[in-house]
Amino acid sequence: MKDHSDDTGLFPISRPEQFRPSATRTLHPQRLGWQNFFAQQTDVDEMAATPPCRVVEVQRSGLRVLGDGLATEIPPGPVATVGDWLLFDADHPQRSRVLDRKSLIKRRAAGHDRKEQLIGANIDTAFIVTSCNADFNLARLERYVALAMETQITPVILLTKADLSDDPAPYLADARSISDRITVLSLDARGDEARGTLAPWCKPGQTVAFLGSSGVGKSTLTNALSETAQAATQGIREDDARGRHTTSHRQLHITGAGCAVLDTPGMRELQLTDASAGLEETFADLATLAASCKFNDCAHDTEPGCAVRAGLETGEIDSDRLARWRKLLAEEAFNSATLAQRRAKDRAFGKMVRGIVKDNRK
Ligand SMILES: Nc1nc2c(ncn2[C@@H]2O[C@H](COP(=O)(O)OP(=O)(O)OP(=O)(O)O)[C@@H](O)[C@H]2O)c(=O)[nH]1
Ligand SMILES: [Zn+2]
Repeated sequence: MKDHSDDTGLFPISRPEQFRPSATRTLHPQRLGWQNFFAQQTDVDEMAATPPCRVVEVQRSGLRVLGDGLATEIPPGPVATVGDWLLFDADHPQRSRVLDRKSLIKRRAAGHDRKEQLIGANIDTAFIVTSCNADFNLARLERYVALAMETQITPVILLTKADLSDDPAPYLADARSISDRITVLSLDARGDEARGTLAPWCKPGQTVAFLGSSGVGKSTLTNALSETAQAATQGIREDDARGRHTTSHRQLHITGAGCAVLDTPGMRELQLTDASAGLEETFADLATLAASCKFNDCAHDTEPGCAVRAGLETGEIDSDRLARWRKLLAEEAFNSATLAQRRAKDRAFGKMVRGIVKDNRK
């Protein structure tokens, strides 16, 4: 078998045979993104008995994990997603302990069952990728920013395909209007500069994720970080700016530089749940203004003493931005409420099942 564990490229994780436990390969936890936050949840003895490993892929057959001299698959059991850290229990892999998460990206899944979908865990920086063409959508960017801010992930907006645009400046200005707390950059994802541009966030031990629609250049950037072309990229139809789907599942790549990179498939629908703090931070200017309305349940409609309406009149705030904020607030409130209902239902069902099991044992 060819040895892929060289230092020059992505740590390859696409072939099943590479997931057999291997004693020859050493991959220090630091290179996989191990940080103090995780170390503080365990101790030397526990780590010796159950070494830390990181979920790099979630399959129906189980969790693919990598650790120091460890590359294996854990059968379904632990509730974990890509990026999670586990303490690997060799005797009972399914009982491997999932460590507390530093951050978690989730969304309400498409479809009517309203289940939440875990996208990735323990991410330090989220590169929110869009291109300087028809894919650019302020409302979608704001969603991603709120999602990141909710869980204390540093959002960085990347505008790709600057080389194809006559003038990327208006796109930059628009994206920068979202929040003065976040960095916005434009670049050619295929160029040599991409690596250097992203370097400040891709230091050893860090975990970064690429989020955005299909075809915007996420895999191209993943490759740029890893020097070698591993993630498959495909041409897109430039006429409608839509990408042909190339990334089909989430995967954590370990780059030669010691940074972990999560490449996600384009997400068509991104519904916010449990993200009220993230929304408040993303729209901090509006939230602050709304806090000085006369009534604290002000709907900014016809109430007297409404600071938001006053701001609109003076031109201090932008009416489109206000409309997007209100739409997201309503959506977030609705989704969080239905999710809470669902959780309560699940809990009640679990209780009922446990009751029956107990009765049967009598
Ligand atoms: N000219 C130009 N082409 C780019 C740029 N970024 C990406 N592309 C091209 O756009 C196409 C799609 O890029 P990918 O990296 O596969 O896009 P993706 O976001 O990973 O797409 P999915 O995997 O479908 O989610 C490829 O042909 C890239 O070469 C850029 O900055 N400039
Ligand atoms: Zn008001």
